[in-house]
Parts: sequence; structure tokens; C-alpha cells
Amino acid sequence: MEKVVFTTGGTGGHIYPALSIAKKVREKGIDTLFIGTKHRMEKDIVPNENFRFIGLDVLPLRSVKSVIKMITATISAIKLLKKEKPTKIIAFGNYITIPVLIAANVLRIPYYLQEQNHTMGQANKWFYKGAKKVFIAFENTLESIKEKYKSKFVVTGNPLREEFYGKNKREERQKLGIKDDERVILVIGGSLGAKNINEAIVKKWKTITEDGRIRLFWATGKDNYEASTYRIRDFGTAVVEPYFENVPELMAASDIVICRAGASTISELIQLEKPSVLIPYDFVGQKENADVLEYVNGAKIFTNETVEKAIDETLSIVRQASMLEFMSENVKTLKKGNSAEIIVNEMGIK
Ligand SMILES: CC(=O)N[C@H]1[C@@H](OP(=O)(O)OP(=O)(O)OC[C@H]2O[C@@H](n3ccc(=O)[nH]c3=O)[C@H](O)[C@@H]2O)O[C@H](CO)[C@@H](O)[C@@H]1O
Repeated sequence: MEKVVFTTGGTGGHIYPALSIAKKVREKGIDTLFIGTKHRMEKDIVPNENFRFIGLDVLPLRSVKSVIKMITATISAIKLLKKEKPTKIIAFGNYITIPVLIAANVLRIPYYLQEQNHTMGQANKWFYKGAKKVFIAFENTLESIKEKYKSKFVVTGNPLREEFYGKNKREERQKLGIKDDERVILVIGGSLGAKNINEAIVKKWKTITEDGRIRLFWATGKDNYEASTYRIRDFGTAVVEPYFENVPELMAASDIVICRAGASTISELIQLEKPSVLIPYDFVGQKENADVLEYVNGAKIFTNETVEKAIDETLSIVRQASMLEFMSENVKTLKKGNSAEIIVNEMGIK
């Protein structure tokens, strides 16, 4: 009997792709189990989606204590996998997946990896040589892989929420009451918001809102709403929220998006063929994710120091229909289809 173990955790960026694949597996009536940590957001997100979840006691490898915990967790993972007897394992990167991947090697259970980012994270780098297949989001990741391992890699894009597929721009604009001659700018940070982007929006508020044809949708981030908006007296037609639950609809309706360059956000832009102005959060490898879009002339990249310029540039691009179309056509060339479906097929799950 087929049974698939998913090991993931840390941030939404690692957990949501796993859930999209797991939902496809569950639809086929196949048993699943998630293994993450008992400390981070997977412990809530995964059970909320009605998947069975076991949290191990692991911490980032930064101290002797964390190394001891990693060893203990690995012993627990071996016992757990012996009992659960999965036929396949899939891991989504970062230190949380290490105990299960060591256990998979010890027990010789076939395992697969998924990498969300352009640049592979350390855990995936350590384990890819023993993996059956590695599912990557972006073609250019292959440039850093030795020739003899390349055949293991499959470019699938990142698994996204189902709502990102089959969206139509015109329909979504009608639902939101947006007129044909209005231009929609969507601003989102990562799952935590983006302080620098918020500050620049406030500084440029007058310029953005004085053009009556601009419709702004701006998510400040859950913890930044008060600090970002208290100086604004009149929101006009702008929609400002701490967090948008309906990003698929808003992104589909928008003409251009200002955002960070987390892997899921980049893949969502690709799926919806959106021009963007990106301000990567650099130290976690987002610049390389952003480069994927800029390289095909589908996005412009700015830095935390030049966010105000980024907004001026957005206002300029959004008024040029031909530029928007050019960028959108270029983004389209990166589309890969429904990644979760492709991955389930590649894993031989019927
Ligand atoms: C700070 C940090 O460590 N970031 C990393 C984290 O990204 P993080 O999880 O922050 O960012 P991602 O872009 O991968 O995902 C953000 C998700 O939140 C959604 N969203 C955002 C705002 C909003 O109002 N509503 C909403 O639904 C987006 O649509 C997207 O699906 O994991 C990613 C995947 O490994 C990495 O690429 C990022 O570098």
C-alpha cells in the first residue's frame, strides 16, 4: 500500500508547496503523514488542513545543544519510519528535514526533494545525490549542478495554491469593480510584510493617489498595519489591509505588482504572467530569485535603499500599456504548468 511522508517546516514558503502536493496525493485516496518540528508554524498550519502531523524536537544547527537534539530527533525519525512504513518520502528543504532524510538513507526508503528557490539551500545540497529526483522551480538552478547528477533534476516550477490556476484578468477586475481604463497596482511583502516598502508607499502617497486612474491594493504585513498607516488621513479608493487572503484574485486583476522576491511570490507572478517591480530581501537568496524574472525582461529590481525610485518606476510603467504587455509576454515564457500535478506524476503516484 502506497504511503507518502512529507517533511517540511519553518516558513510558509516551505510549507504551502508541500500542502499543495499532499492535497493531490490525498485526492487519490493515498495515505499521508507530515513530519516537521514541534516549534514552528507547520505545527498549526498542517493539522488545520486535516493532515496527520508529527513534530520532532529540532532546532537550527547553531550550537552543541542543537546538534544533540538533531541526533535524538534522527533516532526518533528512524523509529517512526520503521513503524509507519512509508513507500515514498518528499522533503522541502531546510534543517527540519535532516532527521527524516538521514532516516530515509538508513532505511533505504526512496526519497524526493523539492527546492523552491533559485539557489539550493544547504539541506537539499547535502542530500540531493541520494535522491530519486529533485524538483526545482527555476531552470537556472541546474547551472550549479555537476553534469552527472543533472538527470535527477526536473524543472517543475513551484507548487502553488490551486486558486492561482485558471484565473482570468478581465473577470477578476469585474468582480472587484475595476474600470477598463483604471490601472491596478498590488503591493505585498513576503508572508511577514516589508517595512521598507511600506515606508516608501507612505512617502509617495500623494503622487500615487493624485492620479484618479490608479487603484492601489496594499498589504502592509500583519504586524505593520498601524505603524504604516497612521499618517494617512484619506485612503481614497485604495484598499489597505494587514494581509490579503485573496492574493490569487488580486494578483490576477492587477497590472503590476510591487513585492519582495520570496520563491512562492515569484512563481505566482509567473503563473499569472505579471510584470513586477521587485525589492528582494537579500540575505536569504531572494536576489537570485528576482534575477530569474529580470533576466527575461519581466521585472525590474530595486533595493531597500531605492524603494522610492521603485515606486516612481512602477507609476511610469503602469501608464505604458505596451510596456506592460511586453513584460507580461516575457514572464509567460517561464510558465511550467501545474507543478503539484507534475510532481505527483514524476513520483509515480497513481
Ligand atoms: C524572509 C524569508 O525567510 N523568506 C523566505 C521564505 O519566504 P516567504 O514565505 O516570506 O515568501 P514567499 O514569497 O515564498 O511566500 C509568501 C506567500 O505569502 C502570500 N501572501 C503574502 C502577502 C499577503 O498579504 N498575502 C499572501 O497570501 C504570497 O502570495 C505567497 O504565497 O521562504 C521562501 C521559500 O523558501 C524563500 O524564497 C524566502 O526567501
